[in-house]
Amino acid sequence: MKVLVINSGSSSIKYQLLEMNTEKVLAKGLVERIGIEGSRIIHRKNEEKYVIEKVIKNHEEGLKEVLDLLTSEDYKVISSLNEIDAVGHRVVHGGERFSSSVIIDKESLDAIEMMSFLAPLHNPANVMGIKAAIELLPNVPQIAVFDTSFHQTMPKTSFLYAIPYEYYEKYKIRRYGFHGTSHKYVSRRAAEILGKDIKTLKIITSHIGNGASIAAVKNGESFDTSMGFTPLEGLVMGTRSGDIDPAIVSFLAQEEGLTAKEVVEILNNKSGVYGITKGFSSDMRDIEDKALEGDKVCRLALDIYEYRIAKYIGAYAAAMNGVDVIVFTAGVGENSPVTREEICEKYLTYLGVKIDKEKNNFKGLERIISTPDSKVAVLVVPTNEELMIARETKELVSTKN
Ligand SMILES: Nc1ncnc2c1ncn2[C@@H]1O[C@H](COP(=O)(O)OP(=O)(O)O)[C@@H](O)[C@H]1O
Ligand SMILES: CC(=O)OP(=O)(O)O
Ligand SMILES: [Mg+2]
Repeated sequence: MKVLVINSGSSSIKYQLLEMNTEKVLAKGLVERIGIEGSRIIHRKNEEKYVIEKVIKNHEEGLKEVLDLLTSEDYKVISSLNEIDAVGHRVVHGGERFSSSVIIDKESLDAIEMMSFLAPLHNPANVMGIKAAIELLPNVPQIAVFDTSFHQTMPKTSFLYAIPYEYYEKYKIRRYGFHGTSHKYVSRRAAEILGKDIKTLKIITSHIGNGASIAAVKNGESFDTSMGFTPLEGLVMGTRSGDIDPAIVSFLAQEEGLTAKEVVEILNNKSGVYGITKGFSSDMRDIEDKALEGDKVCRLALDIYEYRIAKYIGAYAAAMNGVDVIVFTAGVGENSPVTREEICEKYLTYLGVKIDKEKNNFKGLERIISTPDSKVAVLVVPTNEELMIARETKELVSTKN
């Protein structure tokens, strides 16, 4: 059974084509820096790696390139898209309606589209991907796997906001949490790597990419997470502010003559490290390079970015009354030794965290980076949302048949 997985992030599209009887990856890749300078596709087939530099303005253009690549003469892995048996889609917001993955039909697609205003950087791209896949592969089951599902185990103490209760009842305003597929995958892998039963562990997973969130995973279940009603809350991100005083929204609306919606758009699209650096870049590679060259504004952006992560790690150690394992993952977590080292060395030594700088000096592999005498095990685990989505897809399609 061949499954194609499409994972649209805010700045990227990741894809994998897998043979699910063996879980062999036939091809995989990444369309990155969508909508900003330097966009490109990195396509891998067997051991071969192709880098295709190309202007990719939006997710729709990116997805079209991916589908062409899979069957094109130069890079091909399959002769026709008809060889694909099912498509698994990452969908960011599932609200309270979707607590687990579904086979997509007209009604569920409408519901996902309706939730676009709650995840404006994601659900529209997810819906576009689903529609494009249905058009190209009309007779193939399409499955939606939600970022929010893993966080459905959070207790009310974690997911309720301290606003009038009726708004929860009336509008389902609550913390949903995102990146759930990733937090689930890396917490399980970390337990496996350490040879421990996840049910006995208190794990803090730090998914830091363009979008970024932290989760407290207690006994294998999500206990709390930094993103909330929408993927705007919590950490400082590429273009998102993360936590701010909500009174800033009405203040800015009044002073700048904007609607509340327009202010929230600024908090989603023009803030984060992009905003702090006056629009220099939303990409942490650019920020880190300049910061290390001595640029003061980029150094400040990196400091604020790391400080917020450290504050959440401290908060979740308190929330779980302890922490056994800290995991770094996603674009920055997997590839930036500097960010990992600065967070651990500047802020976490009080927890007994000790990292081995030599072991930390690498990119993109599974590795324990703490010293043997560190009180908390610190790991880097490259996330694999695509594999999790492919497994869910296989399971749903098999139960249906
Ligand atoms: N070597 C690196 N050093 C620092 N940041 C990196 C590195 N490689 C990738 N990143 C960052 O990872 C982010 C993209 O992460 P990713 O998880 O793919 O994002 P998303 O899924 O949210 O689109 C970008 O900000 C990029 O700068
Ligand atoms: C939810 C979210 O922010 O996802 P991503 O990091 O892929 O943009
Ligand atoms: Mg992502």
